[in-house]
Formats: sequence, structure tokens, C-alpha cells
Amino acid sequence: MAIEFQHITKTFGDTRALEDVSLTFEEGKIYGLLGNNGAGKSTLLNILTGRMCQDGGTVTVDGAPAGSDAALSRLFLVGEKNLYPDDMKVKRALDTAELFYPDFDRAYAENLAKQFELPLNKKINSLSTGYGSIFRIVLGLSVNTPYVLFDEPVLGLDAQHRDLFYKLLVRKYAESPCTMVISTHLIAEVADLIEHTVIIRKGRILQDAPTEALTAACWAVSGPAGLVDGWAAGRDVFASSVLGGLKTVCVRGEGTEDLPAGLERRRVGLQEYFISLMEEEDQR
Ligand SMILES: Nc1ncnc2c1ncn2[C@@H]1O[C@H](COP(=O)(O)OP(=O)(O)OP(=O)(O)O)[C@@H](O)[C@H]1O
Repeated sequence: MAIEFQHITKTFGDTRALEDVSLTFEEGKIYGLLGNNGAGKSTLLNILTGRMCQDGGTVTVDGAPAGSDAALSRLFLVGEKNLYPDDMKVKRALDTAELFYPDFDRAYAENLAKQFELPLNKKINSLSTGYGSIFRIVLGLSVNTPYVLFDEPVLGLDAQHRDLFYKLLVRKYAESPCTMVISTHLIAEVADLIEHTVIIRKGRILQDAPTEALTAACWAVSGPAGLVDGWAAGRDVFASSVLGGLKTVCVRGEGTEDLPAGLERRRVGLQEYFISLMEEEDQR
């Protein structure tokens, strides 16, 4: 059981939004879908939910073609945009979700609304940007479909509400495991949540691996520039920066345990890894 993209291509005029994308979202994992602006993340999720058609390739949800009733009933997209009618109230949207999703947990949704102080009697189109996101998050956490996809879920949320969302997401996942895909630019905030990372760049998949494996052998080594340069010569350096007289290089591989005196090392976090990878690709 899985979501499977096979050789997906999508073009808008001269823009190749997706190019030969093959990818699997397996059951029971939290995925991070990471990429810069315009990388193709939303296009991928919109094709999966049948909101857009691909030019080539196939997408299936537990074997059912994307966009079919069988596929749609198994997933929920917490998108960037509100697709509900302008004058619909939050409460009415919960009624609608209850009709369409048999496992929708109304009591849990109302409990979440209370925790976020989301007013049930307000019209959806009158919610602030942050509360619009909260409304969609409440739905996403309550639908209980096997796959829930979050596209920029914390858009406009303050730090306290973002923290609450991450805690609720982890609790939800622990209580009733499903597959969650989080597409976000706030990489540092989700780094500890996501078990598997997919990095997309200019419509192509650049990395698709367990998060731990991506950064496990990556270290940042810092010290006086001359000393760092001497040590780094011949190693797999994928990023470097200089601040004052202090140079830092990010390296892949072993050999950082016994550094010469004057050099220090620290683990590279997922966000630093992502930025360095993008810079490395830019220079190609
Ligand atoms: N409806 C559309 N018409 C024309 N071009 C589009 C359309 N949708 C997406 N694109 C283009 O396809 C590319 C991928 O866009 P997409 O929205 O999938 O990126 P993204 O990774 O979600 O970006 P962001 O992080 O900025 O939301 C971009 O170049 C974008 O301009």
C-alpha cells in the first residue's frame, strides 16, 4: 500500500514544472517534501489529488489512479488555498467534512478548534491568513484518511501556534499512524519530525532518503582559514563559508573524529544540508 508516482512530467508553457519524477510515499511514515520556491512541490501534490493533470506518467494511491473516487477517499490535502465557498462558516465546513470522510472525528476537530481558539461561527473567508491555515490544519488532523498531505501548513501561523501544530501532529501520528507528507520551507522546524526526506529542485528529485541517513555523515569543520584549507584538501567538501578569519567547510564522509588542534566539528543539520546542497547544485 503506497502512493506511487511514476515518470511524471508536467509543463506550463515553457516551464517544465516536473520532469520524470518517480517517487513512493510508503504507509506509516512522516515525509518531508522540501524544495525552493517554484521547485514543483505544489504541482506534485495537486496532480496527486486530481486538481491538475500530468502530461505524462502515472500516479496511484494504493493502486487506484489519482483523481479516481477510490484514490480521493484515501487522502486529504491541506492545501495553501481555501477551496470552500466564500460565505461558508467553519462549523458548516466541519459538517461537510463529516459527510465526505466517514472517519472524520468531529469531536476531535472541535477540540482542536478550541485549542487554537478558532471561532466555529466565523465565515471561512473572513479568517486571517493564520486562522485560514489553522482551519485547514484542523480538518487535516481530523479526517483520518490513510494519507494526509500538508502543503505549507503553517503559512501565517505565529510561533506558539506552529509549536502547537507540530505537537498535535506528532501526538496524532503516535495514536493513529498514517502517512503524512509535509511540504514546507521551515526546514529547521520539521527536521526532527520527518523520518524520510524528499528534496526536489527545478522539477527533479535530488534526494529521496531517510532523514538521518542524509545528514549522518555530514560535518561542519571550522577554524582558521589556512588550517581548514589544509585539512580539507582532497576531501568531499560540499559547502564553505568565511566569517571574519573563521572558515567553515561542510564535508561528507569519515575522518573528522581526530581533527588537528585549532579545528572544531559539529553535525550539519537538515536545513544547513539543504541550503548547502542547493548552493552546490547552483554552481554546477
Ligand atoms: N497554473 C500554473 N500556470 C503556470 N505555471 C505554473 C502553474 N502552476 C505552477 N506553475 C509553475 O510551475 C513551477 C512549479 O511550481 P509549484 O507551485 O509546483 O512550486 P512549489 O515548489 O510549490 O513552489 P512554492 O514553494 O513557491 O510554493 C513554477 O515555475 C511555477 O511558476
